[in-house]
Amino acid sequence: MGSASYQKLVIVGNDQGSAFILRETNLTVKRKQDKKFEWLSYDVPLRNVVWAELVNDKFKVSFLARKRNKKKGPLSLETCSGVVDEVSLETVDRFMKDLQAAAYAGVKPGRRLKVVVNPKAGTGKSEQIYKRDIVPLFKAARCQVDVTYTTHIQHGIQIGKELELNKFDAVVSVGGDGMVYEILNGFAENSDPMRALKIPVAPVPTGSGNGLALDILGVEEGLDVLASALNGAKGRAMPVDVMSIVQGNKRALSFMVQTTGLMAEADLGSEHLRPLGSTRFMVYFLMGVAKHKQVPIKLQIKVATSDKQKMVEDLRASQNQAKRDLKLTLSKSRIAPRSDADPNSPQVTTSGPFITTTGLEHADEDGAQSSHAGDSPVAPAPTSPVRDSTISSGTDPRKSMHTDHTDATRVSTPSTPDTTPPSTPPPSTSKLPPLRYALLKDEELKEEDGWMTVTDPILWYMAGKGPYVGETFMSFPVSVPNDGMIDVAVHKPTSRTGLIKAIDGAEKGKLYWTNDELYYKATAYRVTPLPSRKRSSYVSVDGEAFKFEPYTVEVHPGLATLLSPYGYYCAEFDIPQPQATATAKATKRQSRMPRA
Ligand SMILES: Nc1ncnc2c1ncn2[C@@H]1O[C@H](COP(=O)(O)OP(=O)(O)OP(=O)(O)O)[C@@H](O)[C@H]1O
Repeated sequence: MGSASYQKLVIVGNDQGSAFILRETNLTVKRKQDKKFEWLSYDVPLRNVVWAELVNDKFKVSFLARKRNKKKGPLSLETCSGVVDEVSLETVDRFMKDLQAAAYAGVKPGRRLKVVVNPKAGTGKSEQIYKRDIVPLFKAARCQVDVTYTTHIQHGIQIGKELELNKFDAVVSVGGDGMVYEILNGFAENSDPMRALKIPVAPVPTGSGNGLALDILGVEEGLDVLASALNGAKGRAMPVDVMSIVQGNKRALSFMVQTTGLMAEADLGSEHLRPLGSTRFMVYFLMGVAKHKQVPIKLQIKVATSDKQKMVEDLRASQNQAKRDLKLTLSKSRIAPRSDADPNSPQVTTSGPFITTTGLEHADEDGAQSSHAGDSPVAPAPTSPVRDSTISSGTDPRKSMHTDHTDATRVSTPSTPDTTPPSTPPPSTSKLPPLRYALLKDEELKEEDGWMTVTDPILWYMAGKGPYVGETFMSFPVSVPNDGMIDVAVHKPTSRTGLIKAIDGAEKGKLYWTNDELYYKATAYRVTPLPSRKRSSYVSVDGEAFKFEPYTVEVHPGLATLLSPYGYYCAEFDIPQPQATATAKATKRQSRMPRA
């Protein structure tokens, strides 16, 4: 445990109070409830701090937290606000500026957002969710919003195609993965496609397929619309590989998953099960498993590696690098601790019935020090060199502390470096990257160039980027956003019980270690349906239907940009290699054996 600085601000009144403890990666907010004398305590990761400011004598901190600090349930927009007396203004102002700078480390506050809402996505509630929940959040985050409600199929393509690139910092897509697919393919048709694809996109999950939102925020918050919308307001730009799929004369961009066989049939052939919601995929899939359907295709893959253990190591290395980068960004945003001798620090002051002190503390990284572990926001008497900031509040708290969803005032904010791509890069006459493999003949895909052909019969293959295709299926557990690789998972026929057992842990990527799943990192692949009178199938590309005809897919490293609070896909793939477990158990058993 190392030592890390943190700042504490306590604002108290006769029967009110707010306390804030700002640490390296989180903010503790404690506030007295309106009518009761209990304190509510929230532990808020800095990514969920929406805004902090002092305007005139009114402070306000907005953040996302579960209502009444419950463990489960959707996040809601909470605001802690109040009025500060004159003598405390400077201290509170400084704290709010520090908090705001930490909350927006590496990101420009007040983004200009193009919001695209698909009212027909999922169960048809996108518009309602947007107006009721997301608009207040964007107001609290001081975003400038230009919203379009889509009115027809492929409207998203038109929006991406015609987007005025100078006008927006990011695009927020309120719908399912299909809307993101359309927006990216619209960017590909934009007059400046390379620049358009640099505009970061953030999905807000209101569709029936929301794999991308899960990739970005993980299972805990990935399906939470406010967490995803806040990612649109203040996530960091994360370059991602996208893929071209070429079928006949048609070229499209795919950002997530291409599949044929059982998985594609579960996606596209399960329309009649729509009333079941997202479980329809699994129901259809299990029906297919029972029938043991094979898909008649030839699969040629330009393989970079097929070593599953190495892929896991590469994943960990890339995640650790992203974590280090994020830590550096956060540490750069921190304002250096001020000394006791700082002449600008107000001293202990009394103000009517209130007490005012100010300061800064140091504590262990886990923040376990007693001053912020209890229920009371007011720290116990500090031991040197601990200092508190206990600030008086000038008005009746019952009037000033409330959840406020209305204020959209624009305020000046501390300047911070921005990782969002600049909105006015140099002019370019860009084109999509040229195709390297799609136009080659079959015989040109040579073994000596790394091409291999899967000859085993298969139930399905899936290829793409991002760990999740849905909440119940982590298809590419070792996917890395920008490694220049397509993950290709090929499933050989297996015993029905074996498959159903493996599917049982599919949400955590359990299929990955099974011997019947071949897994490759590849830069391209080609699918050729084989003539079979008995069997045809579907081809699904990010949920869109393609013909069951030959196609080639190839990767374009870092071509598109997403927003992410983390800088890596947020999936917990912690299932160890079975042999490793077996070996570890054997070693343990052995070490327990009595020695001769
Ligand atoms: N107003 C509209 N009316 C009908 N279709 C629309 C409308 N707006 C968008 N769409 C279509 O909705 C599809 C995308 O849906 P989206 O991914 O947002 O939600 P979804 O519920 O996950 O989709 P899916 O129906 O594929 O499961 C696209 O094909 C798009 O063209």
